[in-house]
Amino acid sequence: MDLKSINASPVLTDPAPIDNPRLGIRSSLSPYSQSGPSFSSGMLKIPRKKPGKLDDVRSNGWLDAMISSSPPRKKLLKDFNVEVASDDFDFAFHSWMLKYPSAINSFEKIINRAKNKKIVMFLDYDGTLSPIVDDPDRAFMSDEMRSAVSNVAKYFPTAIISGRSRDKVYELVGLTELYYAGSHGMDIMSPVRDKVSADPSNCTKPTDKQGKEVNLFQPAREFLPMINEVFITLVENTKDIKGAKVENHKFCASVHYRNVDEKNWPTIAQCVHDILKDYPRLRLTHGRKVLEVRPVINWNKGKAVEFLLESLGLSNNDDVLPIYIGDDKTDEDAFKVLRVGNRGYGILVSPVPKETKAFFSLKDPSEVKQFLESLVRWKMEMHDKSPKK
Ligand SMILES: O=P(O)(O)OC[C@H]1O[C@H](O[C@H]2O[C@H](CO)[C@@H](O)[C@H](O)[C@H]2O)[C@H](O)[C@@H](O)[C@@H]1O
Repeated sequence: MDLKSINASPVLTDPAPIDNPRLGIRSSLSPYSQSGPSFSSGMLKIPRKKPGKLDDVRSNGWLDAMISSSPPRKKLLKDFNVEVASDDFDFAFHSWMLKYPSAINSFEKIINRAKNKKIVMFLDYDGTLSPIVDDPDRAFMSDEMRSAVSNVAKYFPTAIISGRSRDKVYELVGLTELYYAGSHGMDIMSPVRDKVSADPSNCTKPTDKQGKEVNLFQPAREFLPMINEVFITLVENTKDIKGAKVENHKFCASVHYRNVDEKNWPTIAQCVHDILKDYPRLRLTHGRKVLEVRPVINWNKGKAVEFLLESLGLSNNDDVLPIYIGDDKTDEDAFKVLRVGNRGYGILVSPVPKETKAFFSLKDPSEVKQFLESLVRWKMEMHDKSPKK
């Protein structure tokens, strides 16, 4: 089977992305190359490539996007077109906060809207529940955060939607009472429900770790061997770049450059670019100091939110208030879904001004914890006040 050209999924509705220098999205229209990895007698042969012309990644905007992802304070000030003085930063930050007020300071407003509604909580993992650290394998959430999330889940249906693999994020969070979506929403474990408008060929009904039947939705299932193949090639081709780290998230792969010397960023970008040329059905997205390779399908964290709401029987419902908290570009898809028709609230976690479709902001995971604890306190007080039968 030619893994690079299979095209049978009904979910593949995205047109091939057009080169977008601002977003750093590459076109998938490149012709197939003969030089990509191939299977022979069951063995994957990985041609080691010298990176192509570094001009590619400069002209297509990848490098700019890499530099501006998770920027240090000084650079962000420059991007934001303000002077590098800290007073000016404070001014810029305060102006931004007027547009995206703190969810803690706006708590009254949020709970006023939530009165007589069912809150559904969606949480991103990295940078939201755990602080950003150099080593992705050591991004642990604190016990206090775990207990805040666990308490929230006692009162509100709660889901984690992460770029990591579902198994990995479950291992990091370790709470059985939540719903989990991994690989940017391309791997969702949700309750079994008869009426979910998902393509049945992408759904299976296995049992979870507690032996309960669940619905497993994997819209990019056919890409599994391709992502695996690309992961192996990425590992091989970046192995000489000091600090580079590649992760396999099952339906997407991540190439981290946080620990790579900035002078080698063009090389790492070119490496990924060269591999992607061989896979027109994969595309690149940018995260925080990470390049992410994923299938060109019309699926993202926003779609995962819609899917989960439907699976929980809570879509098309005026009595529901979905709240999504996240820190990354990939969370913007979820913020957009909640903004449409004023359906719910997106909360961006960021200590610096950023373009966003969220409604509110929180500075860091410790504020996320504070916010979650306030929701639980509010719900408990409501419960105490409600007439006893
Ligand atoms: O959707 P998320 O749960 O936020 O996952 C997004 C990516 O998170 C991880 O990378 C980020 O966090 C690391 C640990 O703090 C940090 O070292 C890295 O620079 C960040 O990009 C994860 O490793 C990625 O694979 C996820 O896609």
